[in-house]
Formats: sequence, structure tokens, C-alpha cells
Amino acid sequence: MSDFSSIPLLDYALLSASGTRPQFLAQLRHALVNVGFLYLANHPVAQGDIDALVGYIPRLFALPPESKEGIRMANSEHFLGYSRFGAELTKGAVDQREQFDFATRHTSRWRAGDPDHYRLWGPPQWPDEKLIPGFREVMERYLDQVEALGYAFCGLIAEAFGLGPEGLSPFFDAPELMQHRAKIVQYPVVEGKSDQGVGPHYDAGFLTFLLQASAHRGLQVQNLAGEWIDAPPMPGTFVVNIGKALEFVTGGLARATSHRVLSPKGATPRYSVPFFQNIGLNTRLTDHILHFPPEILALRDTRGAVAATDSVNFSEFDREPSGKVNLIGRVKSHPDVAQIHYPELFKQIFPDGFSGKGSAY
Ligand SMILES: O=C(O)CCC(=O)C(=O)O
Ligand SMILES: [Fe+2]
Repeated sequence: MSDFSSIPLLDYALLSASGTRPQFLAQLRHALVNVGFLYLANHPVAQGDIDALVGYIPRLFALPPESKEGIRMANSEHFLGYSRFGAELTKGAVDQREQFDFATRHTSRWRAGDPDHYRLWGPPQWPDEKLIPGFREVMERYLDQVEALGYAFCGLIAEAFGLGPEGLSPFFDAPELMQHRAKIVQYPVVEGKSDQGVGPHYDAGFLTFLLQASAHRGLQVQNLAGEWIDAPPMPGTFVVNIGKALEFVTGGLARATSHRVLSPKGATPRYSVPFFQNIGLNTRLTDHILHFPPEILALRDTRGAVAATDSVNFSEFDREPSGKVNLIGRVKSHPDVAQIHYPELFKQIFPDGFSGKGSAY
């Protein structure tokens, strides 16, 4: 069995230097199979745009409360917008964070009569330009670049697994029909017993690109033995991790790894920007069967299985289109929003109503 006690660091520059591509792919393969998390340095997202975004984050949370509430998620059938502190639960406990959900550009395919999950994707709610001039432009530029990195990275994963660079492309629709989301999150310093920033969970999609936007520790990743390993911020890097959908389509070769965030200590809040890569809205994970070379498949057996985890597993993945799976997830985590925009589905999932708070996992 092969377990980990730290998160590997991959250097994207190895891909452009002569002769070092195979080294990058070998390190990537190791990270995918054995860890499910990696740091990515020298990536193509412009550091100037990242710095500009990071500079805006405290200002975003410092907007007047009525201005944040003006773009609250309950306004949006796309579940995009502002969620106040304590709106979500993970594993039955309150996540002590405040967040804005944004998303990449997207052309909606929804027409009257289409399934509900076609309405899941659509335009974000942007804060008032007069109150935070230039923020939207910076965020859109950031999202465009991380989206492009996400597709490039899927090509590398496919290559590392012996599928050829287009091996994962069938899971994506034409770029304009795709949408990926990113949250901007604030974890305040909290008094009291709980230190849950976000409780133990798996991410649901393909890949997550996490920008740790302040110097605070707090992110932890669970290894096969169930121990929590620190993933402290490293300037100039993204933390990249595998979601349950990618784990599923690779038959477990790429592992999704349980993780959590502890509330910060000290005097200032922790900030982060996770970007969640989706697959096509109408794609089922079972639509495309991938065929891996035997020597690649063998890596999974050498790794061994998870012995202990604090996170719960997902279901529904294999049966429903990914958009439906996503929509069910959103209804569970934001029932107040669902009650307004998806009353029928809300009733199916919460036949007795709900307790006032959502539960993400
Ligand atoms: O804030 C972080 O560092 C991680 C957040 C996270 O895991 C999530 O929102 O899925
Ligand atoms: Fe996560």
C-alpha cells in the first residue's frame, strides 16, 4: 500500500522545457493515483490577475450588508450569488464561512419544456459596479484563464493515463455550452467550540482548482489511513484536487480525496477561491467507457483502498445526467433557494419541509 504524508508539488514549466514532459506526466500519475491532491506551480494563469483578484476579496466582503443581500443566492435559479455566514451544514454541523458563488460565461440551452437541470446554469449576479469598480472584469479574466487551464489539465491527465490527449474530451460539450463555477469564500476567526470552516467532504465534479488567497493554514487532506495532512498555502500555486465524477469515470484510478477547512486562528479571516470544473450538463458518467492500458490499471491495485474516511460518498452519479446530479446537490445544500425556483423537486427531496438550513454533504 502506498500512502502519503504531504501533498506533491508539480512544476508546470516542465511541460515547456525540452525533454521534461515525461517527468511531469509521471509525477502527475503518482499524484492522481495515490494522493488525489497536488500543488501546481508555474501555471499559465497570470500572477498579475491573481494578485488583482486577491486585492478585491476583502473589499467584496466589506460591501454593505444590504448590497450583499441584494445579490443573495435566493434570487437566482442558477444558485449563483451571495450566501451569508452559517447558511450551510456539512455532516450536520454549521460551516462557518460566508461566500459568493460566481460562474464562467455560458450560453443557456434551456427552452420551455426542457428538463429542470437545463436551468441550472446561467449568468452570475455581480455586485454593484459603482461600489467595487473593476471587480467583475478581473474576476471574469480570472475565470476565463482557470477554465482554459482546466481543459488543458484534463488533456494532461488523459495523457498520463495512456488515453491520448483527447481521452476525456467526450465528457465536455462545446465551450460555450459549458459552465464551471467558482466561489469566493471568507472564513472568519470564530469564538466558541466549533472550528469547522467547512466539514469533511469530497468535491463532486471533475477537477477543483483552489486559490488559497491569504496566508492562513486550515486546509487539510485525509490520507488512506484517515490521518489529516496539512495543505498550507504556497504562494504562486494552485491546489488541484480530483472530484468524485473524475474518480468515477477513471474507475477509481484518479482518487477523490476527503478534505476540510479549519477556522483560522489569530485576528484576520482566511480567504480562498475554489473553481469547480463541471462536465457536460446532459452527460452521464456511464456514457463514455474509458479503456486504460493494463500497466496503468495495475497502479490502482498497488495503491490499496481507503481504510478510514470522515466523508460520505455520493450516489446517483451512474444513473442521472450530471446536471441533474448537480441540481439535486444544490437543492440539498440551498433548500431556501430551491423552494423558490424548483418547488416540485424541493418537495420530492424534502417531503416534510426542511429545518431551515441546507446540508451540503
Ligand atoms: O476553502 C478551501 O480551502 C477549500 C474549500 C472546499 O474544499 C470547497 O469549498 O469544496
Ligand atoms: Fe472541497
